[in-house]
Parts: sequence; structure tokens; C-alpha cells
Amino acid sequence: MTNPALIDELKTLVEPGKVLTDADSLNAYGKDWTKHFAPAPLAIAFPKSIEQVQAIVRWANEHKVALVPSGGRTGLSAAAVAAHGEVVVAFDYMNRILRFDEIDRTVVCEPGVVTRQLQDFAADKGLYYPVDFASAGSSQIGGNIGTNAGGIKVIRYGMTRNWVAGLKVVTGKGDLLELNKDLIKNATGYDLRQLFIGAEGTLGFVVEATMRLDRAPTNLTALVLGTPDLDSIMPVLHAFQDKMDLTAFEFFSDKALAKVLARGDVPAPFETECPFYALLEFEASTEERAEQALATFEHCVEQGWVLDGVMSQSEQQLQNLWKLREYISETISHWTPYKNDVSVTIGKVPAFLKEIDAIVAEHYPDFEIVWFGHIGDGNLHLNILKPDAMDKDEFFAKCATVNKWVFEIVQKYAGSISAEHGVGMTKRDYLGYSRSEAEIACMKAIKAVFDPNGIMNPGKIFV
Ligand SMILES: O=C(O)CC[C@@H](O)C(=O)O
Ligand SMILES: [Zn+2]
Repeated sequence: MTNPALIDELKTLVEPGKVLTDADSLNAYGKDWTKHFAPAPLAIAFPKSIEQVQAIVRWANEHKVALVPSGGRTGLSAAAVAAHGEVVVAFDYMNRILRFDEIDRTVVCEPGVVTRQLQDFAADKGLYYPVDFASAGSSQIGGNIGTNAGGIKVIRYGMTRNWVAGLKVVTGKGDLLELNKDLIKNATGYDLRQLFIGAEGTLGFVVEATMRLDRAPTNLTALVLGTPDLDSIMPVLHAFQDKMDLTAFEFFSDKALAKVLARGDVPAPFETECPFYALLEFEASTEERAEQALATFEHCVEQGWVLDGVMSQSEQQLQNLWKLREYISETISHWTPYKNDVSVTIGKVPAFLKEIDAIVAEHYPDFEIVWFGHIGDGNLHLNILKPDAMDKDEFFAKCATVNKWVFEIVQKYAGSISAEHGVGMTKRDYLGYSRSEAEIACMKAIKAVFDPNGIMNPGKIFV
């Protein structure tokens, strides 16, 4: 069948006007926040129901057309990029919150519900959806599930996986599966729900998700600390975790802070200049807890682990302190950075980071490395800024070598080449640094069960 005939048939499967093929839409829906791949989808389909998703999948199997799921397109691993004539299936019109159950504290969402929409819905009910990150205003629940999104509160609440009570999925064969039925306890063999979480759309589409909510935290308070060196962050983390229930423990380097402060719209936390900073958050729900935080802070200063610090005294100050961390990614995007998202067990973080710093500094002394991330989870974001004088091609050629060094060091430390951004296309050639051959063979076998014709997001995670 010719492409125009295929598209004509696709149009009959969804509502009128819900297949787009104009250049602007192909360009917008064919990519995510990674800018390395040129978008080249065949068409964009917008289903409005589970039945329409099933019809699209059956049509794709019949004609051997590849499908790419698309949510908020805020991903950083090219998992939602359509660069090879695929049909993008976008969930913008399946964006309703369908049900709320007060006793179970669950919300049934269509996949196109935006993360912030769920957070706000939870807040309206006096509850809390705790998975949070800078792109929460655009990312969608289906995409969060597909990538098992992490973010800034993982230390207390875990990843998206922890909040998925049940899923409805359409497999790559077009079958509708209802997984786990929102149960807390369910000892009936393989938990297929978990396979679809983090599968990056390679097994099928999430078409409905029951998300759990939590009680709302009270009087969230942030503390930004400056440390004399990286090693000091570890005993600080240990001291606070011993005494308090932290909701976040993030870090950033002086270079990251300098870039954010240069914007001019966020106040500096304090005057003392430090090589590294940590941002902690906790519930100061009682006087006693606030005092405990202060006492722990003073202990860290006495030990020489902390040089200076500031604690938020108002909601406004809390937001401002968070901006120091949350604005980093967007701010440094101006320098077309090389990006990496890796993890090791927490105790290994200082040695791991120093090893990467050393090898990059030795070979490319003009590269500016900006470190930040979720250090309390062992998850580091490594960004290297393109020197202004260096041509883009030369920079990215050099960064390809950096990539190899980073992944070799990750392997040496038994870490992960992707902590939270996923594998997609950007990391699929390096998967072997984190997963064994036998593991990858099992993953491929699982894909073949759910997607025997290989139509679901091919070329993502592995080839
Ligand atoms: O841009 C990055 O490298 C990280 C983005 C995001 O995961 C964050 O934690 O801010
Ligand atoms: Zn992150």
C-alpha cells in the first residue's frame, strides 16, 4: 500500500481531523527534548478512546507500520522520537481524570493527563501526588510510566513505579490487558504491570493508569547548605537521614549555581562561595522537627562539613531555594551541553564523580563540567558546556569519547548508564555497560511476547 493510501485508512480509525501530516505537526510531534535526531514521522494520530488505540495497533500490525508513543515530549533520551517514517500516537485527547477513590486514595487517569494536572487534582482533594520534576507542567502520566520517571522526591517517595496501582495497556498485538486491578496485595504470579513501567513504549501503549496518592506533607521546608568539598556532602546526608525524614536531598556545583544566578531572577542563597551545595527538604510539621533540623545543621557546621546555609522561612523562600536547583537544566541548555544521567550506589558517588572529572580535565581542559542532581539517590546529572569558541561538530565528536569514558567508569562502579532519563535511542548502543548479554536477551524475548511484529517503538532501548 502506498503511503497516501495507508494514511487514508488510518484516518478512518480515529475521529475526523485527528490524523495530521502537515510539516509543522510532523516536526513538533516527531521529537522530544533531545535535539540530536531529525524528526521524520509519516503521520500523527490522536486517538480518543482505548478502542481507537486498539484499531491503530491492529492496522499497524497488518501493514507493518512502526508506532511511536508520544506524551509531553519532554524526554531526554529520544525514546519518543520518530525519525524513520513511524506513525506517532499522541495522547493529547485522552487527557481526562476519570475517577477518584477516596478510600483507596487512587485516581484513574487517561495517559495524556499532565503530571501537574494530577498534582493539582490531588491537592484539591487534600492529598499529594509526589512524583515531581521541572517538566511536570508538560510531561504526561503515560510518558512518566513509560520512562518510570524519577525526579526530585525519589529519596522519600520512590519513582513513578511506586505510585502505579493498576494499568490498562494495549499490547503490540492489540490485546487489552488489565494489570493488577489496583490491588495492594496480589500474589498471582508475574506482575506484568511492572514490565510496562519503564518499557519506553516498546511493549505496548498505556491507555489507562490508576495512580496512588499520599497524604499531603505539611510545612515543607528547604535548607540550602554550602560544603567545602564533595566528600563532605556524604556525612551531611548521613547526619540528616539519621535524624529526619527527608523529602529531597539534591546537590549542585558552584558552576551550576553561577549560571542560575547570572539569570538575575533568583536570589543567591548566601554570600559564602562554596564548591558544592546541597538542597535538603523536610516537613517542619512540628516545632520539634524544625529544631532538630537546626541542631543537625549546627552539628554539620561544627564538624566542618558545612560552611554556610539558609533555611526557608516562608513558602516564597521555599520556592526561591528550589529555583536554584530546578532552573539549572533549562539555564544551561543555552550552551548546547553534552548531557548524561547516571547512577551509582550512594557511597560511591564522590569517587565516581572525581574519576570522571579527572579524565575529562586531563584530555579536554577547556571543557566546563556542570554537576548537579539527585545525590541522595546516587543519581548524578553530568553536563558539559560547549566552549563558545568551539564548533558544534568538534564538540560533539569529543563528547563521544567522553561518553565512552563515562560508561566505562559507570561499569567499573557497577552503576547505571541511565538513572532516570531512560535508554531510548541515545543510550541503546551502550546498554551493555549496564545490563549483561543474558539480561538483554531476556528483555528481547519479553518484547517478542507482547510485540511479535516489532511495531512498538522499534530501535528504542535496543535494536
Ligand atoms: O538536564 C539534565 O541533565 C537533568 C534534567 C532533570 O532530570 C533534572 O533533574 O533537572
Ligand atoms: Zn533529574
